[in-house]
Amino acid sequence: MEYTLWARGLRRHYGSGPSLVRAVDDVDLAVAPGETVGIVGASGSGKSTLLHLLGGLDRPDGGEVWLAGRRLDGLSETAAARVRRRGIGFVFQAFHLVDELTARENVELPALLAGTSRRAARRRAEDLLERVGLADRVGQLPGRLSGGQRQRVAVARALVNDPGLLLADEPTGNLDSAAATDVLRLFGALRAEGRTVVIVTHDSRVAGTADRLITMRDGAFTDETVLGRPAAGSAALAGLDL
Ligand SMILES: Nc1ncnc2c1ncn2[C@@H]1O[C@H](COP(=O)(O)OP(=O)(O)OP(=O)(O)O)[C@@H](O)[C@H]1O
Repeated sequence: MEYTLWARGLRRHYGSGPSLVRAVDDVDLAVAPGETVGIVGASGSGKSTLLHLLGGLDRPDGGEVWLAGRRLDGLSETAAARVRRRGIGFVFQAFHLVDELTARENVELPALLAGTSRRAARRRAEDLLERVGLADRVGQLPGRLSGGQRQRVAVARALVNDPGLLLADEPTGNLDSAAATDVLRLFGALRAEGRTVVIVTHDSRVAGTADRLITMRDGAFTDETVLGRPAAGSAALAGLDL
């Protein structure tokens, strides 16, 4: 089987001598198409650092990352940005929406940057905003949306280029319980439709949506639990054009 995401011997250390921090220390990971993998662990255990390495946002000191059969670490910044734009959707705790752009414009932006026509980007953004339950908010600026609505816009934006892989870092971390439930449902739906997702979380409800749960401590994997079976293989991978 070709894995959507495959990493071996990943290492990222900070500092040196007595102040050395092994943020990620010799991690191996293989994520199958259609799988939702949850990563949990105490604060400082290396979850975000790992996610950044997997998404090509940071370079490892050692090891390899492969996305859909293509090596990601070691690419030039421009090439990595291109792979990220097309192949990976990111969802962060802090949303990272552009305040001056409407919900629809925020979702359109990565599609336009990837060369999609204006009309197609607009149609896709509107479809996705409808899917996340925000059809009536497309023209709203983020400042006028609730936290849960903003995160749903961010999820729609992450999906706009139909990426083969979705990486989420504490997607409910900034949300109250009701808003977190909405976002949780959304991740449940993504799992059911065979999306491939790696999700870092402190929220046990979010962790419960994963097919496989990995616990990190001091930069390493200490435990792995299989919770479910991935939905049928991801169609998105087949169409992934890197
Ligand atoms: N840029 C950096 N410079 C130095 N140390 C760093 C840097 N980024 C992370 N670290 C350290 O690496 C370790 C792992 O950090 P990381 O943010 O990956 O943990 P985490 O599990 O995501 O934590 P949290 O759940 O609190 O977000 C921590 O000890 C942190 O202090």
